[in-house]
Amino acid sequence: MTVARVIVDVPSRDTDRPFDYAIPERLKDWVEVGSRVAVPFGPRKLQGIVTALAEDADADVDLAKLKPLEDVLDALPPLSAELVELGEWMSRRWLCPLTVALQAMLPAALKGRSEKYVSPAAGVQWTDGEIADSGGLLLALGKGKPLKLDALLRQYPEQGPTLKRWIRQGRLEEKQQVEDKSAGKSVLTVFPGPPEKLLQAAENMPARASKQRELLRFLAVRGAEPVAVARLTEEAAVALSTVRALEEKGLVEIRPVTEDRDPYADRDFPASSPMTLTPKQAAALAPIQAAIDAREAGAFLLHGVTGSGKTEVYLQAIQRCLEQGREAIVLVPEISLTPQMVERFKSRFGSKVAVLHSRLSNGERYDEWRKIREGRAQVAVGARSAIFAPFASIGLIVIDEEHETSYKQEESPKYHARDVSIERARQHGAAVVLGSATPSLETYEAAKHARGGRRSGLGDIGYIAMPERVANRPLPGVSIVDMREELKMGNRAMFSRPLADAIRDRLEKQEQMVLLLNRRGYATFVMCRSCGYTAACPHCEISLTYHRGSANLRCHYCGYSEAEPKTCPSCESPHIRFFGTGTQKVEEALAAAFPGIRVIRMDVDTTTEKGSHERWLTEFRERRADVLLGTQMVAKGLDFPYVTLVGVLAADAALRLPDFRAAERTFQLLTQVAGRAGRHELPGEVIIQAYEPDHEAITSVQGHDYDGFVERALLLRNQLGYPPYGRLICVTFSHESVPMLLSVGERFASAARETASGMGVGRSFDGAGGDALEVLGPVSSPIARLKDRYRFQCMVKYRGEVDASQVVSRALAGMADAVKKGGVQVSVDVDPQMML
Ligand SMILES: Nc1ncnc2c1ncn2[C@@H]1O[C@H](COP(=O)(O)OP(=O)(O)OP(=O)(O)O)[C@@H](O)[C@H]1O
Ligand SMILES: [Zn+2]
Repeated sequence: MTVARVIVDVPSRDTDRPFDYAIPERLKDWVEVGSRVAVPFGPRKLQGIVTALAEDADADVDLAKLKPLEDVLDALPPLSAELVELGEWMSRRWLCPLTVALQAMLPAALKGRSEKYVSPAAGVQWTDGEIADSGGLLLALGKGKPLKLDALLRQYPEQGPTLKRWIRQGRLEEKQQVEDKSAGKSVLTVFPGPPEKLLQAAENMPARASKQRELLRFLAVRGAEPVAVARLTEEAAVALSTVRALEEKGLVEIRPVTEDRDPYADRDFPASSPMTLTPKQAAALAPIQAAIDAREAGAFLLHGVTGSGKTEVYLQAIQRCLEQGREAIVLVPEISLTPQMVERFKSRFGSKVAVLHSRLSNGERYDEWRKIREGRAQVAVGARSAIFAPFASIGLIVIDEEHETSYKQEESPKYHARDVSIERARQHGAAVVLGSATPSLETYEAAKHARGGRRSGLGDIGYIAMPERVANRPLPGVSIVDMREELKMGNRAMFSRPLADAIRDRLEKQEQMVLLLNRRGYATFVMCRSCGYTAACPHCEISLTYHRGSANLRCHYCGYSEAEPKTCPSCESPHIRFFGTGTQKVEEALAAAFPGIRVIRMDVDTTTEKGSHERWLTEFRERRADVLLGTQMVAKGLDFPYVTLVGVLAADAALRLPDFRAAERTFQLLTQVAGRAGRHELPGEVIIQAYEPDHEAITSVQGHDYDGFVERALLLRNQLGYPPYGRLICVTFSHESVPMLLSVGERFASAARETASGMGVGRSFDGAGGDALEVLGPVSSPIARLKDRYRFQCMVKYRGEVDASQVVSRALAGMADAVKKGGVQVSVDVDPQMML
């Protein structure tokens, strides 16, 4: 085994293949599939991931010509062979370079600079034989201070295997010092020498140094474990100068380290024990537990209405999985990953839980990730990328609110965590539970209509229903208000009379409300009454949104902003007006209409600060506000006992967007937000204001009629050949010049059509079934210009067994040179979720 195949971390298609390197003698015990390595690459030094070892490499490599690996960057490889294989699958599935897929699995901290140290683990006893056999290594380490791993390897090359074994056994501790940009995480730490040495030094301390002697004894009893200076001075009740004095005598070492940061360290999680399940919950749990017991890969849709108690089913399924010594991953939409959600898992499984989400600093994320990698955590709760949690033996993967669009990553690799979960489960023989009150049409169809022969992409999925809330609590009553009628009756206000009455009623009763308007800012567009000028972003084809607080106009796509105009920038008329309502304006209108009302506004603008999202929710839970007003952020997962009213303003705002999922999204959002009302003893009520009150996506919410809505929507999708019946790949080209885009787009479209017909695939989508592929476009993208680049797209639409990815990559490969020379950016989105 002398050759390692390495994927270097350069996200380009030219370097998207493994490069061979010789493994030098000193590193040969350390290189594994999944190891992160440093390699020479031309004049540069790059990071890479080992994807295969010599026996898999080409037999004809000229060993003498190979450059050697420079270093192995971690003692414990950050990826496993299984994850490398998963990366290869992702790169085929979503047409991205392999390195992009692999890098998506690594915590951000590992992408920066890091140095690794080893030291003896606390409390480990070494035998004389081991000390002698270690050829000086243990003596060097015995000084108590962590040593750099690569320095050790250079100094004691023949000790490689032993070193590795001890690290794996946990007898030596690997500490990674990771560059962490988040301030204040680096902690001054005392590294005491071996206890015997400290005790001996204490004996020899002169009498006047009694403080130092006490501290030495304290440290000797405390053990070899490093301790933060601040904590030590407090525990031992000594001054910093005393610790420094020991440092000067070489008895302890003091240096800053990036500490193991536990983001939930200051929180107490009261232990919770399993609840007695309702009969419906028990019936739902049974097949999931049976699948876990069987250790065969399988997926379930857990279709449970809002408040049906899905979380308790997840918790007890996880428990079963842990009892078998296997691990579990729970995915939750980023925004619902609130302390309340975390608490449910931490309370049940305590320190077995690692939490991964984007509001953690890089260092915190890295520490949580390491708990998983080193086997100190068995449950990973996190947002999308937690699907890559480096567990060795997964028994269960739960995806809560599986219909959420945030499970699809919008930048490369454009993967969907749901598909990844099914692939990972296949490799581990694990069960997958997709939970939702409003499952995506794709999942629902795969679950209810899995027919032989037709690939759904998700395979066959078992269907489990929980159609009722726990404790026979009713779903809330939903009424729909036709805003056109309100206008006819002379009500020009933002709140219809029924909604205004209901708000007053709740204020009187001191109950709480959730108000949803899925548009942030104050006014959504700015127009001049005199000349018709509208304010648009100079870099994007997007109108600017007025933000009152900062008195500026902003582009929600690129962040461009300009000062609020007092007169029309085009004709200087003073009749410049702000139209369209955003959450800021609602906040203002509430204050005007209901004096004294306490409102919390929660949207992207009020939650940028770390922890602010949690603070708002705590404040609301403690009933320090009457209304939680916000964008879709307020619609999901929240469980507040005093919320008895949910109001939706402009329910149909997103219905007419040029996206075939617009109705599905609207229905899901409305059903989810309606589900926030009346979840406990107090009954709930929902009032939906709309200009198109007869649209199915709205009327179906009233009847809590998921099945009806979906059956009709599926019929339509089938007619149009859209997912889940047909599938899509969206290829977007962007460039400063439109003619260039048109010609590149045309070229792609015809190349793709030719390739497909060369593969014997027909174009016709008529009739039922059969393989077909058509290329639509090039057409201007729904957002025609973004950040100064025009955008054109081609939509590849196909069904059946067509290998459309092949079609696209071959067509693109044929024109790679032209694209590169012209400076055209190409982005490929397989199974796009966002059509905008
Ligand atoms: N077996 C049970 N006995 C008593 N209460 C329960 C039981 N199971 C769940 N609950 C309670 O019912 C409420 C709703 O449960 P949960 O939040 O899990 O619903 P959900 O199905 O996840 O809803 P949503 O989809 O709206 O998030 C919670 O307050 C939970 O504590
Ligand atoms: Zn812009």
